[in-house]
Amino acid sequence: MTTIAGPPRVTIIGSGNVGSTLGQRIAEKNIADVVLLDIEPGRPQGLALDLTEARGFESHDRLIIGTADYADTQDSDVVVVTAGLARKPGMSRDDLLKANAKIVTAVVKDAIASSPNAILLIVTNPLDVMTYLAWQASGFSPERVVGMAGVLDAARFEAFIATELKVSIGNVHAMVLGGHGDLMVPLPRYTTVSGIPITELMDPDTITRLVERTRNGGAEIVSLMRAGSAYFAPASSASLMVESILFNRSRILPAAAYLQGQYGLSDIFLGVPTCLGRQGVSKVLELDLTQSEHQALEASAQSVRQNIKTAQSLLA
Ligand SMILES: NC(=O)C1=CN([C@@H]2O[C@H](COP(=O)(O)OP(=O)(O)OC[C@H]3O[C@@H](n4cnc5c(N)ncnc54)[C@H](O)[C@@H]3O)[C@@H](O)[C@H]2O)C=CC1
Ligand SMILES: O=C([O-])CC(=O)C(=O)O
Repeated sequence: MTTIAGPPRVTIIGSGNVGSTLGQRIAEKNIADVVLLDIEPGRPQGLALDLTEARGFESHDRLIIGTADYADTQDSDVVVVTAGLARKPGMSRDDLLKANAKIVTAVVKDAIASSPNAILLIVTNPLDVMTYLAWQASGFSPERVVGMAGVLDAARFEAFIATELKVSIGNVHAMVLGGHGDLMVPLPRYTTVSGIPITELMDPDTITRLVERTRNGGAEIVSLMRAGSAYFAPASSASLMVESILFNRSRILPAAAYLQGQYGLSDIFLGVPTCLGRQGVSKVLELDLTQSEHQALEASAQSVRQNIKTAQSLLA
């Protein structure tokens, strides 16, 4: 007897701002059925019902479930972790380390018990450290665990460049490496407008200004919103990654991946260009870096490594 595989299913742990918007994106783009899971009583159920009632307008038939019970997440193809605290004005992402380390470790264990074959996509901050902890908690091979940040940071850089040059965002392709923090490494030499490096289109001061704004992109929104952090662009970024995984698109996307010697770094999750498909991270691409670009990446890695150590001792 042949069995027919069911529709692809994505579980999103944490139905706050990012999780609920991501659920909406995935269902309304007809990418997969969605399970929203949260510990806040009634919230995921209410959101799922609300999204289900919008199906007629949005022209899709995706199943959307809201739950607090991991049994309802059974056999998900992708599990996205957005559970945890978001920062407030004046905080850095690293200030979330203690609270979120415990949450991420616990939810990953519960999630993979129901979905042992899933690809894990981590969103919770501080991103690179949480991705490392999620990988450790899962026991998965490293290519099945990936963190979302580089796509978002590159999208911000692209938006600022498109606005500055008054060109279509569709023509702009940016590359940002490193940890998702103040030491991230936007790469102007690898950032192009229709194939032309931005170093040929803008003066150095303008590029520096846009690089700094990109590094500060999350904090800029936190200080404007006063409560909570960005979620529309983060949800779009995670949705693109989910799509590349589920449809085996093999898109080249900057993401937090496990390094085993690439860029001279090992045993760390850090933002690098990845090839993302049905098996997760099928490849890490190594760019030729100048000495100063390499030093910047090293400094970012150093800070992530230090925070991994801190998180591990907090959890021990
Ligand atoms: N990687 C990135 O580029 C980005 C990361 N983030 C991070 O994503 C996380 C979520 O952000 P928001 O959705 O804005 O926060 P939020 O506060 O709106 O939502 C978080 C949700 O997690 C839930 N939660 C907490 N503990 C849980 C548990 N044990 N099990 C299930 N659910 C649990 C809460 O009830 C809440 O609904 C934050 O850590 C934030 O910093 C946000 C934007 C971009
Ligand atoms: O800034 C934050 O805390 C949320 C985040 O990571 C971002 O928007 O880049």
